[in-house]
Amino acid sequence: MTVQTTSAQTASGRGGTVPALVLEGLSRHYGSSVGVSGLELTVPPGELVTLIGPSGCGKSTTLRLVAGLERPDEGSIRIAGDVVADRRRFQEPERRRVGLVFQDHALFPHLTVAKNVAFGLDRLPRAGRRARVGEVLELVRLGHLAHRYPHELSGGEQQRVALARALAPRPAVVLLDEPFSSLDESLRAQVRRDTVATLRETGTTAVLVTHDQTEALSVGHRVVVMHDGVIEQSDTPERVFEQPATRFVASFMGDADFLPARVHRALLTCEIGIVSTVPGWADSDVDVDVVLRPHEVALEPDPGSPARVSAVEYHGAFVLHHVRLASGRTLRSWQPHHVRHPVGTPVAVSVTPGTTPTLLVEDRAVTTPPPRSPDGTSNRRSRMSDELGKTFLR
Ligand SMILES: Nc1ncnc2c1ncn2[C@@H]1O[C@H](COP(=O)(O)OP(=O)(O)OP(=O)(O)O)[C@@H](O)[C@H]1O
Repeated sequence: MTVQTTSAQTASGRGGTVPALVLEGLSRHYGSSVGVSGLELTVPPGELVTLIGPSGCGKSTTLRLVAGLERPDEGSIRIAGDVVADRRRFQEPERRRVGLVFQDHALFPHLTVAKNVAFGLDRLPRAGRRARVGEVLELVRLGHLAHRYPHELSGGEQQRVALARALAPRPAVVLLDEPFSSLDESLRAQVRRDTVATLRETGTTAVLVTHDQTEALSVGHRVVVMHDGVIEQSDTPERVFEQPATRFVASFMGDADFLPARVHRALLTCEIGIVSTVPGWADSDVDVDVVLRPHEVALEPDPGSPARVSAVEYHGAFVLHHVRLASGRTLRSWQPHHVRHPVGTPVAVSVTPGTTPTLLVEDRAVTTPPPRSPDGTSNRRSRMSDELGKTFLR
């Protein structure tokens, strides 16, 4: 295969590792509504970042700002070391070293595959352009379809042309806005695998927007979770799922249930009993919420238990059991395919061994005990007084 000059090499070739993309204090408002607010993000060369969050959280605004389709109100954007937007400067989209791949592929219908891919290469001499088009079409395994028109291609092939077109000018960053969402389920996984393989093979720095939690976790070197225009957490997929920074991230990235709990002398207890030990919390007496994911919750039929199976959902390989606890709160538990506890079965509920659950104080995850109260006797926060405090402070 032809050796590519990758964006990673280009960006880092100027001595050390110049980040491919840096956002600093980036904000964009639309009248009184927040598009994005105070974004801070540094993407090293070659990294594939997935951007996820609920509808309206600012994902597309972020991409549009980086692409130059919007101007920031505040903050700056650097691409491969060059400031492309700040308070004084604004570089037009066509001058930014950014490639774009949209959900609908946005190919020119009247141009062949080769001409679509050549579109952004007008600064190259004709021979160089032809060679580069051939190179990127080979990369996405579409060399044999160079003379077809977009309507003569499948959805997956169109998506590969869009990727080839974005990669052709050797951008410093490729932005992909829900690139697989218009493909049907069966095609999506294959096109996603091919796209990610191409991005990795070429060392391309990419920011991929997705609505799909599994996609965000499985594709990205890093996952950026957004909410209401701000970044809630930017971390490895494992940490985003296993050590969510906030209540929102815990509930948005996968299924999660929350139970009021207490850490007393390093022992975490809640309605279902002892959950785990919490090393380093030996002197603590703190009310927290514990985050429990369905794969961490074990069930055992137990006629003496007040907890009852309240619903059973068959998912094929696994069966999701909903359990109503004595308090009326609900926990969910994944069970293997062959396990079905009928609705109404009394069950003992426990946490699977080895689980280190996330603890929340208010809406933030805590890993160290909160400070002790001023009299030095306890760091216990009474839920009742907190609730009253909130009521009176409103
Ligand atoms: N041109 C605009 N005029 C006014 N408000 C806008 C405009 N563009 C975006 N917004 C607002 O900015 C916020 C962020 O929008 P954005 O499109 O970035 O969200 P998103 O996370 O991409 O959503 P989705 O997943 O639905 O595409 C939303 O509240 C949206 O209503």
